[in-house]
Amino acid sequence: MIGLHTAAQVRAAEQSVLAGLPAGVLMQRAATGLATVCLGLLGRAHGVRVVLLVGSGDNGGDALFAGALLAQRGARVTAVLLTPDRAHAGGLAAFRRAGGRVAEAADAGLHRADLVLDGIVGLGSAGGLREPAAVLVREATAGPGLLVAVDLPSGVLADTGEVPGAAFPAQHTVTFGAVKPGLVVGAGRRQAGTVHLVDIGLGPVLAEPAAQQLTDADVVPHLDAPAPDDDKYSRGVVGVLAGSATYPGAGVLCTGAAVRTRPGLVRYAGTAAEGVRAAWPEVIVTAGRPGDAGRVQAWVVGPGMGTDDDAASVLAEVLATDLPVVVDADGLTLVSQRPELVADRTAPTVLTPHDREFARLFGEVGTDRLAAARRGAAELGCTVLLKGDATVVADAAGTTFVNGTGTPWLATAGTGDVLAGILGAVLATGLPAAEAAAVAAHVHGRAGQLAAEQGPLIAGDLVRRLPETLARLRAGAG
Ligand SMILES: NC(=O)C1=CN([C@@H]2O[C@H](COP(=O)(O)OP(=O)(O)OC[C@H]3O[C@@H](n4cnc5c(N)ncnc54)[C@H](O)[C@@H]3O)[C@@H](O)[C@H]2O)[C@@H](O)CC1
Ligand SMILES: Nc1ncnc2c1ncn2[C@@H]1O[C@H](COP(=O)(O)OP(=O)(O)O)[C@@H](O)[C@H]1O
Ligand SMILES: [K+]
Repeated sequence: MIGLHTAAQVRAAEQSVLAGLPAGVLMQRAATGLATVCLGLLGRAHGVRVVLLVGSGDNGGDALFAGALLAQRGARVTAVLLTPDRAHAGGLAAFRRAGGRVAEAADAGLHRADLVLDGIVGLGSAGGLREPAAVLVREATAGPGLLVAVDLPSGVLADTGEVPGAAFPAQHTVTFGAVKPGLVVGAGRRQAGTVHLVDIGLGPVLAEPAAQQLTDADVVPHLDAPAPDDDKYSRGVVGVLAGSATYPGAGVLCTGAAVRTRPGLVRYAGTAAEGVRAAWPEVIVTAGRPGDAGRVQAWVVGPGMGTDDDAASVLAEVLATDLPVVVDADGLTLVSQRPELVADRTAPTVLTPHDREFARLFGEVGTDRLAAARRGAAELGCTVLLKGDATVVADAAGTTFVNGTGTPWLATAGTGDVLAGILGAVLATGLPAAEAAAVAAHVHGRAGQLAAEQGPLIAGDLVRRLPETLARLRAGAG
């Protein structure tokens, strides 16, 4: 599990650790970690051209100390000081002692740098980048150098991933003490590149993370192989209410994902029965109502089912049960017309909107995706899985996950139906809803990555590659 900590949490931990340490120790740890990552990325230091963009705070101090370490290793390091009279004094002195050069932006050689270190602003960021920072970032971006951000790409807000204006488009971000949410969610994720976490010793005093990201190892225990005393019922039966006579595809994809995730037993009820039976003879199929399907431990309702009166009454029937329910797609459109169907429930409900569906339910998502998911969850007392390149899961108690797997190739019709099926299968095991949603998003993203290895993927590829995805996850954990 990767904990995601806010700027305030990191600063509080820093204060508490600093109280027992000589001044500057944390910055030295940060700078050493930063220089080490840079050396690893460059492969060598001698003769390498490095340009530091140095702001007026400690973020600039980190860059200067790291620049000094690189200069000691033979790199040719030049610092551009955005506000020369306010540059970190200790960092600047160390940098000069190590042979570093200070230059005006025009003379810094950004157009032929091998590496640009962005130490303009980190945790202290407020608003979009101001001039002259923004123009320097544009020059750095136009040049050939590897773009490495110090702690956070300048212009990205640490807690939300909002990018209110110009920002440094990092290829790598070396972050200190804890991963900040803004590096993995929203627009910030796209500015951060690969994130490297440097341990500066805050671990023991960090507060509970504001959000979490699952790793492969975290999901594997929930996808375990059957035990000798298991039978087809014991691992959770999932019921699927998806697709329609006109659009059987969503029913086939959603049911297939469920049966491929946990093949104990999957039941299907609905007007796509013909198509589902033909595609998945393993599934127990009825063309009738949910009540005709037999006992299940969790329902998935909505993909491709339509929004007519029949669909609305099917939705109302399952939401009236005391079973966990995943509501997706058309089901979400119907819930936006009758939110009390969810708000009045006591059993877990997971809503899985993309941005437009979210807007119909709760108003516009806005730029703070964590806050949006938490707001929706609190409003209806449910779990919200807000889809995106970094899917966010939040429940009414504020438990929040940010997904770290996936690929833009998933932006194709039907992949959401597959996610709903995976989620239903995981939810049927009895896992708490937010955790089940986070596990499902993680597996879905891994299936997407695997399928994308062989060119453009279509939703059916995710279902086909699920067994291999799960096998790889288990093997990796083993
Ligand atoms: N908190 C911690 O645990 C540690 C923090 N360290 C470093 O310290 C940084 C935080 O330092 P500070 O609190 O001094 O703050 P920063 O250095 O992040 O930023 C402060 C300066 O940036 C300028 N600024 C703010 N918004 C701007 C914008 N939109 N455009 C242009 N300039 C802007 C402000 O004028 C301010 O002087 C961290 O990001 C990290 O790099 C590390 O040295 C090690 C430990
Ligand atoms: N650019 C992207 N990068 C990564 N994942 C994406 C991207 N766009 C969409 N996805 C994922 O693809 C799925 C699309 O779901 P959805 O919009 O419901 O599609 P559909 O309704 O066609 O099944 C979601 O899991 C979403 O997170
Ligand atoms: K920075």
